[in-house]
Amino acid sequence: MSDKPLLQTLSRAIITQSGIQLSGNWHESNYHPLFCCSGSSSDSSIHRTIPYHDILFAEELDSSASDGDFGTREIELTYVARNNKIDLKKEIVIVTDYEPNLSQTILQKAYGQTDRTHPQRILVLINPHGGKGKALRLFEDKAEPILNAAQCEYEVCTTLKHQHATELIRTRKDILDFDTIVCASGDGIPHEVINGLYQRDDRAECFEHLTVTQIPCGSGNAMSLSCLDTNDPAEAALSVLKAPSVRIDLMAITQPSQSVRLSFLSLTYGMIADGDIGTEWLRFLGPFRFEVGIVTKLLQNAKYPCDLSVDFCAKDHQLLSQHYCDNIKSDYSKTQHLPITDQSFELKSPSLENPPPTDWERLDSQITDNLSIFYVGKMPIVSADTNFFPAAIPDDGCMDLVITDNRSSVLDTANLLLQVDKGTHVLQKDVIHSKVKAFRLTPRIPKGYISVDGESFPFETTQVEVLPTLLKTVMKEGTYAETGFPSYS
Ligand SMILES: Nc1ncnc2c1ncn2[C@@H]1O[C@H](COP(=O)(O)OP(=O)(O)OP(=O)(O)O)[C@@H](O)[C@H]1O
Repeated sequence: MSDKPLLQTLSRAIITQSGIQLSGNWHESNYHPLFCCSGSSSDSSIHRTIPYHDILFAEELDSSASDGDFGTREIELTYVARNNKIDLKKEIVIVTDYEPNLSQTILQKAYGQTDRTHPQRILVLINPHGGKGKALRLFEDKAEPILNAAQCEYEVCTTLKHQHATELIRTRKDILDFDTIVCASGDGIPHEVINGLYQRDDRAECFEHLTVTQIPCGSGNAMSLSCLDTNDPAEAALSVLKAPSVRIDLMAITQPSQSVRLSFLSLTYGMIADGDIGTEWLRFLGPFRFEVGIVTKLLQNAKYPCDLSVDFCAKDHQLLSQHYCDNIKSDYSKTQHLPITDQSFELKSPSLENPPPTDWERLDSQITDNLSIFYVGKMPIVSADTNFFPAAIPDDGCMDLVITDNRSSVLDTANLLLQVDKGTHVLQKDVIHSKVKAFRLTPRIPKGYISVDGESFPFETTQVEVLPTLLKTVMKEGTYAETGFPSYS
């Protein structure tokens, strides 16, 4: 996408409820020699409307009222047009209107859906190695022209190493001067940003004020797929500017060897972690690495014994469906939440030196001795075509848990994995699909992998609980991307 839009035409416009309605080209050849187009006749019978949600900027031109008609102005509109892809357009329109601040009124309507100020002050973090080295180019070609067209104030920082984003966000003194932190990356950078905010002394203020979102430029873009319903950096950039803010739960992870870390997406142990982190050495296979890893483990009928205590909220499928129906909303941006304070970060679970509470259920050893998949998540789409947590809800105070054990046949497990694109795997017999508030997992094998938001964590006892509505992010329609749940149940 070019940073320099476009063909300029001159049309007569009317401000309507839904957008700027244009009627043909108006005396285009003789009105303004700069923007002359072919033909000179006006055709006021041709109407088209530029919806407010497509308008990025509106500016009154100095030459307004040059025709001597009091109340007639020229407004330069910058907007996006969608064919098969997003294009930037600029157009000068002539409006007869007596409102003194017409361009401001148009901008208010254009950005009315979001509670963030316009123009937003954005900190963009780019992982140049993200998306197999394509992240920077994806951002520059597809997202940056949209931020520029909207006349946003943004600063770009490039991450130089693993954990650099955490360090940048933890130490940046002027962080509260920004409205939004945009991660032009995969899911690794949002994970690091959230943890950088968490490690700050002023974390309550930061989580209260700052919005954290993603422009999908990595290999795994779950945040954008789940919240912005796209894997396209241009579409995501538009949502960063236009879509409403929503507060979502995070997960707090306690382990013996490190201080508490936060997660926005998922934690996995067993076959999926093995297929992901355990196949780093197969990187040369590109996107097939994960599939190869999983199929290998499947054929080995691998099992991953552990001890597991769970604070269930809705244990079986029927209770979970009821929980889903009771909590699902069409637009979470309208939900009122308590402000974030220091108490918002207090953990309720016991420390790891103490046993899990007696009201947590210790899972049957038939399951835990033979466990194959253990996967908890807070967002529905964990990667393109992987609708792993179709019942995830942004702010229900619960994680979605999926467990299988290797007493199921290889065919049943293969069948389950083949259904993750549709999300119907959670209905398979022998799959435990629950809503849980907290759990403690202790691996009973000497070596293995625990993966959190796609990052490798120490392989040791891991206790997780939900920190409700801690993170402000952006959601295209005020809710997660459609998953189909529970219509197929
Ligand atoms: N300059 C850098 N050099 C090496 N690693 C980096 C750099 N910047 C960030 N990282 C690390 O790269 C990892 C992956 O980042 P990210 O999720 O953005 O990309 P991805 O393409 O989706 O991931 P992956 O490479 O795991 O498929 C993160 O752990 C992050 O800390």
